[in-house]
Amino acid sequence: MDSNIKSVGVLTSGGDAPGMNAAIRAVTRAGIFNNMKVYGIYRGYRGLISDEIMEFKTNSVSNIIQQGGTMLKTARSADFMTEEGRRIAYENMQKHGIEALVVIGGDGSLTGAAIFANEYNIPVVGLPGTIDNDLNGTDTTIGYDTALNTIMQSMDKIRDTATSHERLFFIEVMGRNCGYLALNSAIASGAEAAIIPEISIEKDQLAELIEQGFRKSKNSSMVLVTESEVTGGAMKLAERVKKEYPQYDVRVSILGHLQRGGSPTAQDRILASRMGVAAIQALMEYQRNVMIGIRENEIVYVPFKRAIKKDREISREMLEVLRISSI
Ligand SMILES: Nc1ncnc2c1ncn2[C@@H]1O[C@H](COP(=O)(O)OP(=O)(O)OP(=O)(O)O)[C@@H](O)[C@H]1O
Ligand SMILES: O=P(O)(O)OC[C@H]1O[C@](O)(CO)[C@@H](O)[C@@H]1O
Ligand SMILES: [Mg+2]
Repeated sequence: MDSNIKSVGVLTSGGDAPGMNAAIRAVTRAGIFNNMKVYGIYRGYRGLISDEIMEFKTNSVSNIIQQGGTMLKTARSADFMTEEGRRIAYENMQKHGIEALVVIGGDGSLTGAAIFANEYNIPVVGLPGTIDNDLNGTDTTIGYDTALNTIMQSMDKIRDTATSHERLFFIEVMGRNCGYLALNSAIASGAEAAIIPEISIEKDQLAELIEQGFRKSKNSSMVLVTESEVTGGAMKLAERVKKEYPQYDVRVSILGHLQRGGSPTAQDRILASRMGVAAIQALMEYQRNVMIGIRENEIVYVPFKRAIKKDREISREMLEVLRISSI
């Protein structure tokens, strides 16, 4: 199948995620391989508006696959949320002769992509680039596996001191309103529990955990908490424990931005490379307004509308694995 697209722009937007560089590299090289001109757009939508655009050759993306962060830089752009901002962005695309876009980012970035694509009838393909794993229609997102491994390594270290002092630790992780990072890193690190937004809205997880007796047969407890107003975050939970259950020696650790850094895992590099090549393939197949996803190890196309729907369900099976394996 041949495409009539002769030039494509690539940008990263929202929070950076390990593997974004591998994705930029794959998009660039797949575009060039298929006789397209490829343009790197710096600083996400902000750079599209301020015209920070440069033509890429194959060596523009050399030696980046192993690096965390994004060589294109990233930003959160309030201007792109306005019609005026998007008009300027479109004019800049026209100025450079950019016919299509590959947007690498999270749910917000893909929401912006969908609006922009509809407004100006531009072919846009999205790649799920976020540590949060909060997009629908894909088993995983670029950066999620690396973040999970980083959290797991941090947990292993915290466990040493938690055990020595026989303490109860709340460890807060990122994810916004999505509990996947907390749940899976709890399983991977042998934590006692995960307090996540999807379950916190159903019941008081802290009270339930205390009632079950955190430390019946253990000399320390580690509880993962998703940063979120719904869970209250680790600090608030610790305050509650101090007041309501003073028998516990409680400590808090907020992992913060260290979760977003670091060299991507093999899994993230491979995922990002596959998705990057698939993005160009999708454009050549006349796909429009889709995110590239992965389901059962197969590349799939997910309409933006579905990908960004805020109803991703948490895996009940994984919740059960954590519950059973932490008794
Ligand atoms: N409704 C919208 N209309 C236009 N642009 C949007 C919209 N929502 C988000 N964007 C654009 O996408 C950018 C990134 O969104 P956001 O900050 O939600 O991060 P994200 O892509 O979800 O990534 P992450 O959650 O991993 O940090 C915003 O700063 C804005 O420029
Ligand atoms: O780095 P910033 O802009 O403070 O954003 C932090 C947010 O970005 C993410 O790391 C990715 O969406 C979230 O988990 C977190 O809430
Ligand atoms: Mg997001």
